[in-house]
Amino acid sequence: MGAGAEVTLGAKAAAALDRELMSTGAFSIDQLMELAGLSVSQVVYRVHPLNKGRRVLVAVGPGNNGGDGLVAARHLRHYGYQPTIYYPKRSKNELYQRLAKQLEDLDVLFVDDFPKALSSADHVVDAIFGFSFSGEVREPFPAVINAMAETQVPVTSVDAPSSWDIEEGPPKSGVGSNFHPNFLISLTAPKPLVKHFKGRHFIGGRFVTPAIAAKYDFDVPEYEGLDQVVEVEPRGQKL
Ligand SMILES: NC(=O)C1=CN([C@@H]2O[C@H](COP(=O)(O)OP(=O)(O)OC[C@H]3O[C@@H](n4cnc5c(N)ncnc54)[C@H](O)[C@@H]3O)[C@@H](O)[C@H]2O)[C@@H](O)CC1
Ligand SMILES: [K+]
Repeated sequence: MGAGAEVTLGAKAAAALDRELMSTGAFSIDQLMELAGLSVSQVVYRVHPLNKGRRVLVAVGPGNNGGDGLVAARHLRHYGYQPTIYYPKRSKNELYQRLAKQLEDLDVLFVDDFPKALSSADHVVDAIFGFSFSGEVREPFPAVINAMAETQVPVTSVDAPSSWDIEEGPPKSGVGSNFHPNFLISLTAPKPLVKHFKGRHFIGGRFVTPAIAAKYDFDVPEYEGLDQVVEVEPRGQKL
């Protein structure tokens, strides 16, 4: 990778890039979410193969980060995992309703009690908040973030550890200050918070065109074979 490899995308740039992909880039939101969720599922398969336990608990937030989690759960189900979904703030948006229906048709269980579900999970996917998170974590999510911070069950965060400030990383105190997930998949390109992340870091963004990458000043890493993800050092260089 070249010098641009260390450039991260701030929250505003990430949102602008998203809009551009869906306007001049001619992608639909469904497509982007499908690609994001597929790459999340590939990270889980890589860091937590089936023989480490099939019970994957997916914590789903109210926005597109949550949508990525719903898509990932569907792929994981087809790989042979037994996903369980915690989705307390269901969106009325038709896209999310279709994603939930697809899971129900696969007999995937939706649960209300996150701590109870966590006590019998082998792995957790944190798809609560992504780059549009800001401020103090509102109900009902503080207890969920605290549970993910305290558990011994490995956690994979989607795009950002939920509750972390996209630019500044973990909050100095309160909810999320002790949340350090084991794995992170940055979607499209890493966000500035990755400088505070100490676990294994992946990027999922194989669909990005060279022109978009050049405009937003990041490099598209080299993906291998059929992979939708590539493992990188925290600041973005390929391992
Ligand atoms: N090109 C990309 O990078 C793509 C990004 N996608 C995903 O979309 C995410 C961004 O999605 P959105 O813009 O919908 O936003 P998020 O999913 O990051 O979060 C927005 C939701 O969280 C709520 N929220 C924000 N702050 C909160 C707080 N303090 N307490 C409680 N709730 C709070 C908002 O009300 C809103 O419902 C990315 O991080 C990524 O995961 C993909 O779905 C599509 C492609
Ligand atoms: K997240």
